[in-house]
Amino acid sequence: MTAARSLETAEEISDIAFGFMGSKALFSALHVGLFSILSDTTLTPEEVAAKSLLDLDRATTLLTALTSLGLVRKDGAGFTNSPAAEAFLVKGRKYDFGDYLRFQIDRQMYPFMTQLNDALTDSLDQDQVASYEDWFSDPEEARLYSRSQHAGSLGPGRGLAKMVDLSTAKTLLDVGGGTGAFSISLCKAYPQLTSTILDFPNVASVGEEFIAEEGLSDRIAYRPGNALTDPWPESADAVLMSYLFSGVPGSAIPGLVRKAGEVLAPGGRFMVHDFMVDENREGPKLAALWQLQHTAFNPEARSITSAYVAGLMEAAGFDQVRTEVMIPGMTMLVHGRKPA
Ligand SMILES: Nc1ncnc2c1ncn2[C@@H]1O[C@H](CSCC[C@H]([NH3+])C(=O)O)[C@@H](O)[C@H]1O
Repeated sequence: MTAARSLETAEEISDIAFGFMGSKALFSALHVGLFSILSDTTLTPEEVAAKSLLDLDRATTLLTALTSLGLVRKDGAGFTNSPAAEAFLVKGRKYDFGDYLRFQIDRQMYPFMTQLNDALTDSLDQDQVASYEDWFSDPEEARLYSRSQHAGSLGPGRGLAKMVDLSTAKTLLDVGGGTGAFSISLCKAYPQLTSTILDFPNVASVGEEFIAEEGLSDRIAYRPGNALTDPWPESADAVLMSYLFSGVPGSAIPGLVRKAGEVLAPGGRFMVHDFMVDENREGPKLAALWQLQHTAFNPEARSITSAYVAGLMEAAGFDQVRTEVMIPGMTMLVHGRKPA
């Protein structure tokens, strides 16, 4: 369990209050390709200006801000990447997550936070996004979000394949399956498995491209629609809900758990993966903040704990209910079995 720190000083409050400036310095640097320009080299502000869209003053100001944050480091008269920036923010590096930060976090999540005050007080304007369905009625938004999410979920999908034994399952129902990253990883790990993904139409059309690229179009199919209102397939040997609970009204979560129990075949596995905070409500910090982030565009979202999800599963008749860490400090997996 996380034990949260209790702050003592004004400086510690300032670190939080002005943290958004640091976030934006990082995103803007990615936007102008700065970490790729500095990759494996040391450049003066003049040289950075010559290789980027920045003029000398703006290059100097941005480099100074990034150096103060530790993203860039001073080397004589020049600037170079910190080891972390070199490994994770340079285009083409194996663990580069710059595009995820640029597109999903800067372009989509950051502006959503500006509507958090209204979301918390239940006073969002009609034209503000208040659900995934609203948001993804715009095909470009659905594409932008889903492509980043896909990249982020392939790894956890491979992890899930090792955490839950699906070797006897023939059919998976992936509710809110997005562009199919989890279905793809699970189908690759379990050759007998086929999957049906329930998600909105504008997400399905992006996912179909990814699934075709993986050569899995004969094993993974969409049923486009709203999982809360449209019909589900009648049966499945396994049901997955990954990041679905954070995207629906909290009041819908118990019904989703019961519905998984209804469609699952006896002996079938139910897996829930999401941002979950500890029972003591002290963290982890990123899980708690991601839940708050979801509230900004889904004001009826609920801050859930793994014990809450496990309790719902047990109440719906599941046994062998287990809780495991999926992405440390951020997400948990709760899974159970419908009794055989
Ligand atoms: N009511 C709903 N019906 C169907 N899909 C939904 C609903 N609410 C949210 N979603 C989808 O839930 C997904 C959350 S993103 C997670 C995608 C995927 N399960 C993964 O873990 O990578 C998005 O693709 C949303 O479109």
